[in-house]
Amino acid sequence: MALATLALSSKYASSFAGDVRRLEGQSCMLEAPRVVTIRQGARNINRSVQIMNVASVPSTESGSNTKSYVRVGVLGASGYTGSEIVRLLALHPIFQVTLMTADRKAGQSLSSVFPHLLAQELPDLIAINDADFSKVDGVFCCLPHGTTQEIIAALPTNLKVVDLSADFRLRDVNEYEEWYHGPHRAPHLQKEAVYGLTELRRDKIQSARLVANPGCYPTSVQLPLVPLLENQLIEKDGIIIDAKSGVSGAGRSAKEANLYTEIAEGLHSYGVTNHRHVPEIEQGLTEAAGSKVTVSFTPHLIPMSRGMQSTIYVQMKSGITVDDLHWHLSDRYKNEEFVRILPKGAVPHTHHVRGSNYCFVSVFKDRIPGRAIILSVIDNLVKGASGQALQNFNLMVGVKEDCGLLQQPLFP
Ligand SMILES: NC(=O)C1=CN([C@@H]2O[C@H](COP(=O)(O)OP(=O)(O)OC[C@H]3O[C@@H](n4cnc5c(N)ncnc54)[C@H](OP(=O)(O)O)[C@@H]3O)[C@@H](O)[C@H]2O)C=CC1
Ligand SMILES: CC(=O)N[C@@H](CCC(=O)OP(=O)(O)O)C(=O)O
Repeated sequence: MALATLALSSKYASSFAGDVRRLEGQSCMLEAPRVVTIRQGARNINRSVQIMNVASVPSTESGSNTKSYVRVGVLGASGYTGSEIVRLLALHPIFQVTLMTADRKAGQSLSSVFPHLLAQELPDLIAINDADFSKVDGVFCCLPHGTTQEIIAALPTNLKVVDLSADFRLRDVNEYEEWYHGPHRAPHLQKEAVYGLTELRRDKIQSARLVANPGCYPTSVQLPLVPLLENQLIEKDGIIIDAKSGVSGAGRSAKEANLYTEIAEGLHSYGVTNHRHVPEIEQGLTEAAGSKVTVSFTPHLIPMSRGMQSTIYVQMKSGITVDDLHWHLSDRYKNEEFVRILPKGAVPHTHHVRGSNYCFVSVFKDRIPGRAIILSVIDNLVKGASGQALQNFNLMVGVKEDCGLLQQPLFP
C-alpha cells in the first residue's frame, strides 16, 4: 500500500533510535484523510480522520528490519501524573516507555505501585541518579515543583522535555520567586520554555525543546477566556473564577489535609486570594487582553478523585451578547478535537470528560444584565496534566497531535 506522509517528521525521525518489536506490522503513516460527519448537539461537523501506520516508520539503520520509535522517559512515574502518562502511552503506536524514575518507590516495579498498569511491559522504577539519559529521546517530567528546575537543567540538551510542574510556566523569574517562595535555579531555561496550552500555542510548541505544561486550573480557565479577551468581547476587569478540583490534583504523597476523613462529605476552599495559579492565569489573560488583567480566583477541594470545574463570571463589553460569546468560542474551536463548546443551555459535568483529554465549555446569560457565566470542565489528570503533556509531546516530535489521546470519556 502506498503511504502518503510520514507521521514522524523527517527532521526528528533520524534522531530517534530503538529496536521495537511490538510496533512491527502496525502503522504510523497517514493515509489520505477520510472525512466523516459527526453529529454534535444540533450541529454536524466534518472532521478528517487520519489513520496512523507504524509499519513504515523510517529505520535509523538503513537496510535493516529495525523499526524506529521514540524512547520516552517518565520522571516521577510513581506519582499520579506520571502513571497517567504511562496509562495513556499503552496504546501509543510510536512512543515507548524505556525509563521510569521514582523517589521513595525506586527499585519497585510500576505494577507493584499501580496494579492497574499490570498489563504493560515496563522497566522497573529507578532513582533519577541512576538514569541513563542517553537511552531516551524525550522525557515527561512529573516531579514536584521546586525539585524540577535543577533536574531539567542537568538533562542532556538534545532531549525534548515536557515539564508538568510549575517551574517554567512563569516568564518573569521574580514573579516565580515571589509566588513559589524560593530562588529559581535555572532561570536561563525559563526563557527557553514554551508555555504548552496546546490549542492556543501550537506553532511555538512544534519547534520547542522544553515545554512548560500548564497547570490544571489555568488550563480550564484560559481555554474559554483567552479567545474572548483577544477579540475584546469581555471586560478585562471583574473576572471571577470559582473553581473546584478532585483530590488527585494534590498528588499522591500523604498529606493530613487529604485524608478521607478530611475530604469526604464536605467541601472547602483553599489558597483564598493567594493560590499560586493566580499569576499563571493572569499571565495568559494579560497577554490575550494586551494589558494587565487581574482576577479573583478561589479554588475548592471536593470529594471526588478526578475532575475539575471552573465557573467563571465575566462582564461583557457594551453591545456584546451571550450569543456573540458562544459564536466566537464555537468558531475558534470548530476544528479542535479536544475543546468542545456545548450547545446553548447544555450543562457540562465532570463525568462527561472523565479519563479523557476533552475540555467541555458552555456559556450562559446571567440574570444581571451584561454579565455571562462560563462553565469549563476538564479531567485534571488528563487535559489538566498528562493528556495535554502527551498532546504537546506529539507536536514536538512531529507525530499527529491526537495520537494516543482519542479515548472517549469514562462515564459515569
Ligand atoms: N495532580 C494533578 O492533577 C496535577 C499535577 N501537576 C504537577 O505535576 C507534578 C507531579 O504531580 P503529581 O503526579 O500529582 O505528584 P505525585 O506526588 O503524585 O508524584 C510525584 C512524583 O515525583 C517523585 N518525587 C517526589 N519527590 C522527588 C524528588 N525529590 N526527586 C525525585 N523524584 C521525586 C515521586 O516519587 P515517589 O512516589 O517514589 O516518592 C513521584 O513519582 C507536580 O509538579 C504537580 O504540581 C500538574 C497538573 C495537574
Ligand atoms: C487539588 C490541588 O491541590 N490541586 C493543586 C493544583 C494541581 C496543579 O495543576 O498543580 P501544578 O500547578 O503544580 O501543576 C493545587 O491546588 O496546588
